[in-house]
Amino acid sequence: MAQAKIGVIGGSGLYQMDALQDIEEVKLETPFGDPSDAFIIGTLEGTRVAFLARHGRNHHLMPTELPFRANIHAMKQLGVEYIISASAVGSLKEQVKPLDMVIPDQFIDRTRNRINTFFGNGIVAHIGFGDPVCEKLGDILYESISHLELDEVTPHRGGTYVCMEGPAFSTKAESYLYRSWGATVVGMTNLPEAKLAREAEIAYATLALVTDYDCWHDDHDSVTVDIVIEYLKKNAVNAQKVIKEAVRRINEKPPVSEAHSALKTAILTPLDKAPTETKEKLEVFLEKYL
Ligand SMILES: CSC[C@H]1O[C@H](OP(=O)(O)O)[C@H](O)[C@@H]1O
Ligand SMILES: Nc1ncnc2[nH]cnc12
Repeated sequence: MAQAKIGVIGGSGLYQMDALQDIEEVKLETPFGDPSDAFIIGTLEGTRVAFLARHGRNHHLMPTELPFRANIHAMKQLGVEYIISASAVGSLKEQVKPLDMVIPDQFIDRTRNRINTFFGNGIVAHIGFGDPVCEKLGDILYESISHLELDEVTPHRGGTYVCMEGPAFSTKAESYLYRSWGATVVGMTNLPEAKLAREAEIAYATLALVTDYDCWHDDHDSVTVDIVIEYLKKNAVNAQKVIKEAVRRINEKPPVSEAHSALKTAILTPLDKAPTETKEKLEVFLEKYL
């Protein structure tokens, strides 16, 4: 079975990673259905990296339709310990401009239609999620962006990512509300992914790539897919440079993340009393606790 230490989830605009070498395409099955697409596993900076196009390589899945559980389960099967999530976002702050990159450290959940736990069916677990992003991985991403000094790109460390349901973009009232909460960016995908990654004991951090000012800004047109696409191409090129540098840094000194032991204090159900079927379904996460 193919293995990779680092996973990359590419969002809108990032459907492949050009720098991967010795690639193999791996289709994985999971107890939670099929992942968004086949994984492309290749070598980057001397380490195996598993790339997954979040919406599929032809962008055929809406945020609500994304098989988040299958994607994260498959990452775990591959032995992934770190996930870098590259995602397009709208800015909720004047000083965060299109082409900038944000490494959020908080999320607000405005989704309604997502399943964001692997647990249930006889096994109850409550993971800690006060700090939903791996701080060390976030630092590596921020340092990588800063080190590269990319044209027209200002890095922002910290900030709150509002995860909305979509697929329609926000109303102005919603956009003003998120701004009044002090949130930094808005997107539609990262919160369920971050929760499931934490349950899977995988360190997770978001590389948020700004494409627009949503619909709150008087001097900028309200977001449309055309506006987003205008920035996606440049963002995708920049994101690949950042990911390459971050992979080099992770490989040089793999950070020990609190996420790697998140289940240690989270499972309430005595596993010797739990249904065998559920234990089997969750084996890839639970094996070290059985
Ligand atoms: C194409 S604009 C809206 C779309 O883009 C973002 O996707 P991702 O997070 O996968 O980069 C946003 O969350 C929406 O899904
Ligand atoms: N303004 C926005 N709202 C939600 N998701 C986005 N992705 C990119 N821009 C966005």
